[in-house]
Amino acid sequence: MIPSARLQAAIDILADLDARRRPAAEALKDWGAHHRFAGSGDRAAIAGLVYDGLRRQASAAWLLDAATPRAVMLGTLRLARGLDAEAIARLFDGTPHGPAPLTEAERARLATATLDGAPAWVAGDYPEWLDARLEAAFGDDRIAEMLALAARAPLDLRVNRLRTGRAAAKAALAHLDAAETPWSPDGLRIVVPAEGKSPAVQAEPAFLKGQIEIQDEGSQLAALLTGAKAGEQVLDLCAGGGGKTLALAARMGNRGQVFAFDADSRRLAPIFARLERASTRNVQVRAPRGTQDVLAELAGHMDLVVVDAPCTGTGTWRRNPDAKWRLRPGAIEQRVKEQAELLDQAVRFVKPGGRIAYITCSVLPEENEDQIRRFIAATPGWRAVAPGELAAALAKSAATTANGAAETANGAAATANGAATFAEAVRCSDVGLTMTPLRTGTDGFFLSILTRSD
Ligand SMILES: C[S@@+](CC[C@H](N)C(=O)[O-])C[C@H]1O[C@@H](n2cnc3c(N)ncnc32)[C@H](O)[C@@H]1O
Repeated sequence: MIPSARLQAAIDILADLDARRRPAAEALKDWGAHHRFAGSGDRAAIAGLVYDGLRRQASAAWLLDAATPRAVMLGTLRLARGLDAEAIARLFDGTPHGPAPLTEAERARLATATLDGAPAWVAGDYPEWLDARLEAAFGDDRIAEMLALAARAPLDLRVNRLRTGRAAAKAALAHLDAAETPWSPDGLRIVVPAEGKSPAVQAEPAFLKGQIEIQDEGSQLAALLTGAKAGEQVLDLCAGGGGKTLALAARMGNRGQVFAFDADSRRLAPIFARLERASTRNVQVRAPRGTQDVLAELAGHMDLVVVDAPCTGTGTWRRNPDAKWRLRPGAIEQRVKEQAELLDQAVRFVKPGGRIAYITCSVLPEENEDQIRRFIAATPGWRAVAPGELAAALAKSAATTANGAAETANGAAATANGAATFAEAVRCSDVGLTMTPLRTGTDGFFLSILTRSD
């Protein structure tokens, strides 16, 4: 397909999303099924345009002073792709199957309009109704934070130390330009170009041999910062497909025990193949069985309970930009209720002196700090570990692999905000720490470690 035909396809898909309010992946799949002539390169390029359009939906519409899919695509080419009015006019040239030529008004706005004077939610590209919450979380930094969350995410991998080391995995992926991530001692990063296809990592020999997993660096760090150690008894109460479970088991060097549970057995299903591929031997999967309490005998015996809670996923908007426009206030309320119930449930499994690691991939205070403060106020004997201590501990724990071999902690790497250490980069409150694309170059994650003193 010629570039202008790809643009028209992206505009059509944005119109479909507007009309049917469905996930972008579903609309793209449907489009592909009805346009079989489009090759894989075309589909990847069209998907890239659609996702960039969703990332910059509000600011692109502001720039063109119109909220139509065509206006959003025009604004996106300016804002996300850095094209000037002349370059855009060459794409919108009226060729068959492409969009109609630019109007004079469109050309003028593309040449002169700016985001000066735009409200924060427009400049930062997020729903207007979330502004008060994001202001509470980030204050005046919210535009920069949200713009970083509107950028394209890299592809992060976690090297599985049960199967190989980071240097060897990096060498195996040299043809993909894999580089070390700044903070996680197990992380590799591949930058995905705007127009390019994501590399087929799942077809790589290193993946098939269980040497690497796809996992954002923030998720790797959340698992690492739980402090799970070889020999411990760990319950992963919301294991889902096992992203954190696998990282915990590898970190523990296959020693001790991880019990992986999820209320939804369909979400848990992929974990079996992943555990096998990773050569994990210290994980017991506890799938739900009707009304039976499959975790009963774990009560009071766990060193660590990980609550990787169901959340709004606002921290993953780089990867799911359509989700931000589909989020509704009722969904926040529902997630907050579920999280509170899970935290309360987690308590029964923790042994004296044990801990709970509460994790979300959200940046909203209600799901993070507010949730922890409610828990502490309502649950005598529990307190939050000072987040600064956790962040500072990262360099130390990162320097030692599960099998005791020393590796340089890459704490001196520069990040998006220029911080030299993780403790400087991450945002710490009284009860937890928050990673964000702006601060740590990761997806948005919140972590709080709760300990019981009785
Ligand atoms: C953020 S996801 C977990 C992701 C997973 N830990 C990973 O790293 O891949 C949250 C999970 O919580 C599960 N969940 C929701 N309510 C639950 C409950 N009451 N008990 C256990 N799991 C629950 C959901 O099914 C979902 O899989």
